[in-house]
Amino acid sequence: MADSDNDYLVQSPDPQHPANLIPELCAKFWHLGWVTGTGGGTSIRDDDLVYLAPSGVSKELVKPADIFVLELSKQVNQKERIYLRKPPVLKPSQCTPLFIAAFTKRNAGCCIHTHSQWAVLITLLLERQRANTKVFEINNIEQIKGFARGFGKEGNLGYHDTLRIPVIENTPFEEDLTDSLEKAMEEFPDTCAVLVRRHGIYVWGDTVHKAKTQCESLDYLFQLAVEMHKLSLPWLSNII
Ligand SMILES: CSC[C@@H](O)[C@@H](O)C(=O)COP(=O)(O)O
Ligand SMILES: [Zn+2]
Repeated sequence: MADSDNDYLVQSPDPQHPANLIPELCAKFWHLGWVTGTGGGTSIRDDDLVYLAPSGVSKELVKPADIFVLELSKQVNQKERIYLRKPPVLKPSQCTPLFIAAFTKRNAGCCIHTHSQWAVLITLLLERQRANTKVFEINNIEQIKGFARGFGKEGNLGYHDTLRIPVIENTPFEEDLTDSLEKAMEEFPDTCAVLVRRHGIYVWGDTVHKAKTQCESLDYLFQLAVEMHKLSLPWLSNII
């Protein structure tokens, strides 16, 4: 079957259809400075179908017709991915194996990758301040209540809970981040995100809404944490 036979997979009048949502979200994220200069991206899983943006394109200009589709359960080899729908000329996002890790290891419904400068700055501060610390930690900030308690757990974190986001080291090729991302997920089973040193962040959630709001809350906290650092205010406090 020719790939073009499956164009119907990305054609829908429903604005909530993944092929319509990915371009809309990427355009919004571009305005936040999260996916500028082709970096970053978003992928959505609907049951067994995974929708992906193309690689190396202006993410804010992606159209539904540019979207790749694959079946999660049919993937046997990372090197030879089988696509159900593949637009001509374009290549799938280099972030594909990392998005797939969020879908398979955490049953996520959406995964967002940003090159947010706040996320990058946090990894730089951690690198300089505490060379061996591979985790960003913050507590006693209201926005922490915006995060799911953890994988397979009910409810959200509380105000006094400590939010912990692991940091992995960057690699020259995006796909080579996959092993360390998966290891960080095992070490921090409740995390909804992994920071990538000098690069950005991967954030996931059960739904598109949860991935988006957690990504927004993280960006808010990273910006706040950078400002707190400038004022010599600690990210962890003992308020009870
Ligand atoms: C500015 S290039 C950035 C890429 O190498 C990568 O880090 C990235 O986030 C986007 O990869 P892409 O393959 O375009 O989806
Ligand atoms: Zn990237």
